[in-house]
Amino acid sequence: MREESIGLIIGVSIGVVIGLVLAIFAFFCHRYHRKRSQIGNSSSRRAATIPIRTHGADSCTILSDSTLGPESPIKSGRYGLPFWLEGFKKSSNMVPASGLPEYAYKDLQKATHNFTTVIGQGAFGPVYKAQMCTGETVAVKVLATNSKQGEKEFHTEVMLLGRLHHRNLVNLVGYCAEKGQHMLVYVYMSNGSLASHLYGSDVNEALCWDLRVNIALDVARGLEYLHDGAVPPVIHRDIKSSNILLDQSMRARVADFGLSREEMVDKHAAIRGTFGYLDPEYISSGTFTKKSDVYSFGVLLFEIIAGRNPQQGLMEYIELAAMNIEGKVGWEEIVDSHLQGNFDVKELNEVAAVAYKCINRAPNKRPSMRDIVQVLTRILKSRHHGNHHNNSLSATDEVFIDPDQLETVISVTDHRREESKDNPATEVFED
Ligand SMILES: Nc1ncnc2c1ncn2[C@@H]1O[C@H](COP(=O)(O)OP(=O)(O)OP(=O)(O)O)[C@@H](O)[C@H]1O
Repeated sequence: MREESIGLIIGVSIGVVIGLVLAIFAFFCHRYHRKRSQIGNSSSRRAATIPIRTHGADSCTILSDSTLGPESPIKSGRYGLPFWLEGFKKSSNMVPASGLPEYAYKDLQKATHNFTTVIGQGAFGPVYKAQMCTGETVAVKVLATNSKQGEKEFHTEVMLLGRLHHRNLVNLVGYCAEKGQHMLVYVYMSNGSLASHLYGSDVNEALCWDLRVNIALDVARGLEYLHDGAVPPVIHRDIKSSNILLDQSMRARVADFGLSREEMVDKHAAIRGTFGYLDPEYISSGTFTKKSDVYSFGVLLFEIIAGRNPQQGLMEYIELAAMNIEGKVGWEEIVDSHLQGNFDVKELNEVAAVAYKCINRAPNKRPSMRDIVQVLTRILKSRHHGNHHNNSLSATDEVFIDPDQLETVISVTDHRREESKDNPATEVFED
């Protein structure tokens, strides 16, 4: 009997020990699996919250996404690229640093009909119109092969350009570095350069005054972004009417920003840029600053007003007019004859006054691009207010709405609509 109970105790003890070991084993197994699934979850969560950069590599890019224009690729696909570009990216050769797609030479060759679709020729080389098989159109700038720029410098430049995005810049959307060629792929601007519109022979096609002021503001905004929004800031160094391109709705964008200009250096004078637009202070000191861009912008404003090429006596024309108007305002005598007198005199004097400040010999007396944007915005706003009594609007009136403020305007209008529902006497648009 005693032996039996001893055997029972030993059996129970062994059973308890085995049970305990199994329980501990099961516990650790469970913990191990839980940990694994937690790791899995957290990594997929992380992947989901990492911002996808469609263009560029830093906060500047993310900031500027909100400023993308209608022609900018805004939808992102699998690789964070716009869907229409995905078919064209070189399969295994993405550049993580720039976030821009690298195109295969043969794809661009096909899209440009073997480089026969020239749309322009600049100091860097020819520009081609490229029809992608997705139906989209881009502009391909083939950099001159005699450029001293090496692979590393080219990729650095692409990386820097890929960070700059704004609705008033001709944004870079890709590149190609193959077969010893360097190419930059840009958003296509279907209405060509401002220069081609200013100097076209058809008077009926001449840019109207209102459009000229809108273009001036677009350019000012693009430059303001380069000077004050981009990190690090970018000085354009070659603002001129052939570097201002127009999209299908005649909105203007600044082109050719951020390119190293080794090819443009006049080895003897060591002066870069385009004569006629060059800041005299830069010519004498050799130092190019944001205010040198402001000077070139002032020349561009006068070019827009006068429809006269800065390389063909525009400055002399301005100085003569400025002498005549001392003590009184009146820039009418220099206005582009293509306008046939159709312009607002008050606006003309205001825009010319800004332009004259920009071309002041003393850089510190020139306004900043931010100041200029504010003045031009105010001029356009008062255009609208000046045309209407009591600041009220009729439903058929043309209204100037600053695109940056569109959302605010819409929400205010909605709010007023809500109010007018409650109080029928309050109309959103009054005659
Ligand atoms: N993105 C684009 N979309 C449409 N046309 C373009 C585009 N980029 C350039 N072009 C056309 O090609 C022409 C040449 O452009 P590019 O920027 O190479 O030289 P440029 O500005 O005329 O001269 P430079 O190189 O001396 O500044 C432009 O004037 C324009 O007509």
